[in-house]
Amino acid sequence: MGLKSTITKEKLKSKSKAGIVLRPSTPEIKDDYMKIKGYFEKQNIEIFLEKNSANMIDEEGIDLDILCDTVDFLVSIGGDGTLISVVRRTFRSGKPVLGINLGTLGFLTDVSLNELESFLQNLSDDENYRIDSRMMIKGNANLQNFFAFNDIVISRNSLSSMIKVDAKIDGKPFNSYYGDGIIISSPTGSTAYNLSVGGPLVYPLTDAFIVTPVAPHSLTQRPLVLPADFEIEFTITDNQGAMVIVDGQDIYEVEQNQSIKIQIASKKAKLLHRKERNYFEVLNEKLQWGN
Ligand SMILES: NC(=O)c1ccc[n+]([C@@H]2O[C@H](COP(=O)([O-])OP(=O)(O)OC[C@H]3O[C@@H](n4cnc5c(N)ncnc54)[C@H](O)[C@@H]3O)[C@@H](O)[C@H]2O)c1
Ligand SMILES: Nc1ncnc2c1ncn2[C@@H]1O[C@H](COP(=O)(O)OP(=O)(O)OP(=O)(O)O)[C@@H](O)[C@H]1O
Repeated sequence: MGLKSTITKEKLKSKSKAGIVLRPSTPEIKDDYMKIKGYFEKQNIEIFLEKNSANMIDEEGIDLDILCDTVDFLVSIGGDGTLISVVRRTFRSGKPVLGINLGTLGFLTDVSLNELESFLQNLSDDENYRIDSRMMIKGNANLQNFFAFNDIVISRNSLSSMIKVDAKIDGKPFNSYYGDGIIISSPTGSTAYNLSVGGPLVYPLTDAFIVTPVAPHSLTQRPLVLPADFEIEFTITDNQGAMVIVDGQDIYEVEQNQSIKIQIASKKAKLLHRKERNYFEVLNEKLQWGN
């Protein structure tokens, strides 16, 4: 499954280098970080801390771009939000990201603090890890590009009114949406906001867009799954404008008659997983799938 990577297994086996990013605004994470650092060093993995994370806990750090050039893989320490943010900021480097879960749900993060020591001990064995490639979404509005791992949400600006959006695929109109908004999700994001509003789950190694209306005022609007080689364009037709929310983390404003163009990003995000990680087991454990 998606074992292509810029790192080779040989490189991971020899003295490898890991770049660590911590959940922001939580200096109390330092105790866990020191424990994690010890686990890495015990396995002869050299670690480097990202600058903002380092400042937060009074340690030395390096800029994220330089970190990406220096290390063999990145490590996100926090919850899903931290992992999403690390992936968005680093996927273009091609370096895989390992998520260590210190958050509440930890759907995307792979390894808990309890599991980390044995995971790292086994990292030298080819059979014990996997690198999955996952689709990223590229968006453009007002000549600005942005990238999402989970989703791009086009949302109403004002609580009191609905939003009107015309949608085209490769230049041809296919729908007009009228409601609270539209979620354009990647397969990875299908278990996030898309799930909450009744959209389909799509296996995360699939390439596809999931276009799901939020509270549509219609009896006929349904979530759509579209091929990832389509270019989709959404034009805001009402005079209130709209907000474009990227992975719940960045917000852009768009005005009436402005468009948001969506396409698949040319590069994929790479996640470092435990070999035995099974999507449906994670779905069951974290979201009670099948219970
Ligand atoms: N009503 C909703 O469900 C709702 C509303 C707004 C945003 N969101 C989602 O929150 C995401 C951002 O996550 P965050 O952790 O930074 O914000 P957050 O802290 O607000 O968390 C949202 C929740 O979604 C979980 N989550 C995030 N991505 C997931 C994924 N791919 N699969 C399963 N669960 C996932 C998180 O663990 C957390 O429990 C956005 O991309 C959006 O999809 C959901
Ligand atoms: N680099 C970042 N910049 C801005 N916000 C961030 C960054 N990293 C994480 N966040 C946000 O900080 C919040 C908390 O982070 P995170 O999601 O990692 O922890 P959590 O909420 O404890 O875990 P979980 O999402 O698994 O429940 C999230 O809303 C996330 O979007």
